[in-house]
Amino acid sequence: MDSILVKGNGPLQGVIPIAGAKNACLTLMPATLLSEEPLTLTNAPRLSDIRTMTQLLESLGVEVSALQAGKVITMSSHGQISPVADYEIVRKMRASNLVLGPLLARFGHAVVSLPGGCAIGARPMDIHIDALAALGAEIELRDGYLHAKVAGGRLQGGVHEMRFASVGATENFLMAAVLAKGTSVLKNAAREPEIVDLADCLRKMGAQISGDGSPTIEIQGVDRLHGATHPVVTDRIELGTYMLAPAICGGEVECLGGKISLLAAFCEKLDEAGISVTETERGLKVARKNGRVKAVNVVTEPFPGFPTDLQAQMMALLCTAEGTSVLEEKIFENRFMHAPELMRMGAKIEVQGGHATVHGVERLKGAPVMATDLRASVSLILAGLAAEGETVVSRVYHLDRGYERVEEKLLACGAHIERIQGN
Ligand SMILES: CC(=O)N[C@H]1[C@@H](OP(=O)(O)OP(=O)(O)OC[C@H]2O[C@@H](n3ccc(=O)[nH]c3=O)[C@H](O)[C@@H]2O)O[C@H](CO)[C@@H](O)[C@@H]1O
Ligand SMILES: C=C(OP(=O)(O)O)C(=O)O
Repeated sequence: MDSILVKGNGPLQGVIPIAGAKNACLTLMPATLLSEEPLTLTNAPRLSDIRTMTQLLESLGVEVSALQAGKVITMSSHGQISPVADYEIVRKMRASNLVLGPLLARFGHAVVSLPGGCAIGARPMDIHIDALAALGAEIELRDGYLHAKVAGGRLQGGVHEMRFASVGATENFLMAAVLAKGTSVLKNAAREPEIVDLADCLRKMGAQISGDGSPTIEIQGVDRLHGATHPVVTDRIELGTYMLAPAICGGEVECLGGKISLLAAFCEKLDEAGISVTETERGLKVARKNGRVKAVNVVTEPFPGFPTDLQAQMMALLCTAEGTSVLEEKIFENRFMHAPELMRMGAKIEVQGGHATVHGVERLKGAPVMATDLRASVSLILAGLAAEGETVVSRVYHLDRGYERVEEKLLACGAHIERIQGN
């Protein structure tokens, strides 16, 4: 297993290109199941999660080819498609559950393993099930699999209000409703940029959708969708992660492809902490204003609130802030696993339920630490970049799920970082 070695060595200076979003690409890929014609995604990130989704789609019978070292992915579902998503692949990645909506819409039935939980918390699917039931799907859980079918073979338009604005359930509902007969309305829909990106791609494929990005999405079902080419939206979480690098280490970094609108709540918190963020023609320029970062309180919420996927990285920043910060995690019940690892580096953190209180210290000290999940991994790298001495982050396979070429990108800005190949 590989590890990453980081040495704290002062301010960073440079330019970091931001890739296409993992969480968008993982929902755009299953959209290929909705049409016999090919779907091509450009600006795809090169990540192990994308390879897992490729494996899942191939196991269903989709032909997938990657060009430009994986930056362009073409998928074709014209052959025989199996509607069964096997546990062995689904268990590796939560996003596998996004094949349920499109399989059901195109074939009228699907058998998809439940994803189970993961390090950050439970991954239930009741909201997905209720939303698809509103379109006429009958779904029952047997042997760990969701068995879904629709009488007559075609979903019917329906109106549904979700009890929580689930991102995954909104995506499954959208992909199901585009081929349903009649009009569907989803209320209390998720508003994340990845939802808007999916809707944009589906529109290119011939779907009729309006209201995406707002809490009410309306879909007029069509009989068939066609092929399309679509660029994956910028990864706002990778963006926010690299914005935190100069915030923690000092210096100035420009993140190419970044926009404040992707991360407005996060940018407000950076401003409050004393970090300057400027939108340029090609991205976002980030620099630490004079002196130490100030403590700020953070509450994670669905978009447009502060993203849960940036909570761990923000905690790394606040470990060395002046004063006490409170972070409240409202999306996942177990998303503070990085706290004890940061404490190994000298951070002063108390975790109680969904709250973490961080008493800022002047400087962290390098230590061997362990990555427990994707965003926790990168928070430890960020912390290590500003710590005194060496930090070795082990179990970085979590990191490879969501960050491409992390060492290269940080190295280019003057960081001391290297990958130690494991066996
Ligand atoms: C709202 C939110 O921030 N969602 C995040 C979530 O999306 P993802 O789609 O994985 O998760 P959801 O938005 O569906 O779930 C968020 C919350 O709803 C609960 N839930 C979800 C579905 C369901 O059927 N029943 C249920 O109770 C989950 O347990 C969790 O507490 O993880 C992704 C990867 O980290 C992030 O990119 C998303 O921004
Ligand atoms: C936890 C994440 O991904 P997933 O939901 O795919 O596990 C993430 O992107 O931070």
